Amino acid sequence: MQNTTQASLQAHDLVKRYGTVTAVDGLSFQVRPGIVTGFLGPNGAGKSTTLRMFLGLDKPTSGAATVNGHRLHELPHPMRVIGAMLDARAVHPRRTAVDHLASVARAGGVPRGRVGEVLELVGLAEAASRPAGDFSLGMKQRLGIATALIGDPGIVIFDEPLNGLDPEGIRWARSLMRELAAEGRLVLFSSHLMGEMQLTADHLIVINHGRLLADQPLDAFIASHTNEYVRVRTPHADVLRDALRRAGLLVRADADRTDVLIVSGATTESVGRIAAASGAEVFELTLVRDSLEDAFLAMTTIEQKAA
Ligand SMILES: Nc1ncnc2c1ncn2[C@@H]1O[C@H](COP(=O)(O)OP(=O)(O)OP(=O)(O)O)[C@@H](O)[C@H]1O
Repeated sequence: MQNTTQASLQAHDLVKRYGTVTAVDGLSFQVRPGIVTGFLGPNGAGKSTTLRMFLGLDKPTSGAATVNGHRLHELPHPMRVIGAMLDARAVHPRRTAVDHLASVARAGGVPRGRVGEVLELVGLAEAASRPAGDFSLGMKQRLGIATALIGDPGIVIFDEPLNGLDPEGIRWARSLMRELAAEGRLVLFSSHLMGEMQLTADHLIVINHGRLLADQPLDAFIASHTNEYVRVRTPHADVLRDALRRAGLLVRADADRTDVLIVSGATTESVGRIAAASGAEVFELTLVRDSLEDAFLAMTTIEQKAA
């Protein structure tokens, strides 16, 4: 493997316009090696465009996307530095997996022996002589990942790598990304699904409308973007609401039910004690945490309204 200690991807005030459409709008961030970084944003947020600029497939309108401090075309052996899977379907349908990988290896100056290794690594050794056109989408994803890894690069980029994979394939792709990061490589993968990110990424870069919304460790993102509250069902909502408010707690009625109160900044124990002291009967008492998917949707919707 290439030296990964210096591996970095950096976006410097990156802008990409297609005619009147601004796909990427002043993005700056740095991706580090040794961890899995998730690139998250709703459809059309500008993820693929950003990844294409790192790979030299699209030219920035302004700013720069650098790989180890250089633009890709300045690197002498790019395939040994960075590997990517952007569109798994982009394989000639009549070409076999082994022929496809051999031609990529040849073009990148990579020894032919590496073909067998990557086929083994992605679990396609048995299907190596079949034309890629006969592959399921999941198998095409595996072939795309093999192609990305052929040069044994220190940096790997996967655009929506879990699309089309069955549950076993998703588990496999997740553990592969984690292994690649554990080996010290830089791993950046995009998705529009928060749930996928939550299970795989250590760090998140979140964008919408081509702009940066968050660049932080997953744990910090979860802590700062999900709400926790106590939901309490009671036939004495008025009595309990007054008692909770007297205790300094923030209480609101549930949007749909008059017998349900939503209490922020409290524990179930404190709400239970206040209810007992006030004489209000409690039929249900639950600690609820918004899902990260909800938080992400709320975040991108707020951003959309502000835009
Ligand atoms: N070649 C192009 N010509 C014109 N507009 C483009 C081109 N490529 C992307 N766009 C536009 O730029 C915006 C960002 O697209 P991009 O594909 O980068 O988003 P994305 O976050 O990858 O979305 P998805 O998850 O749907 O792939 C979209 O409005 C898209 O229509």
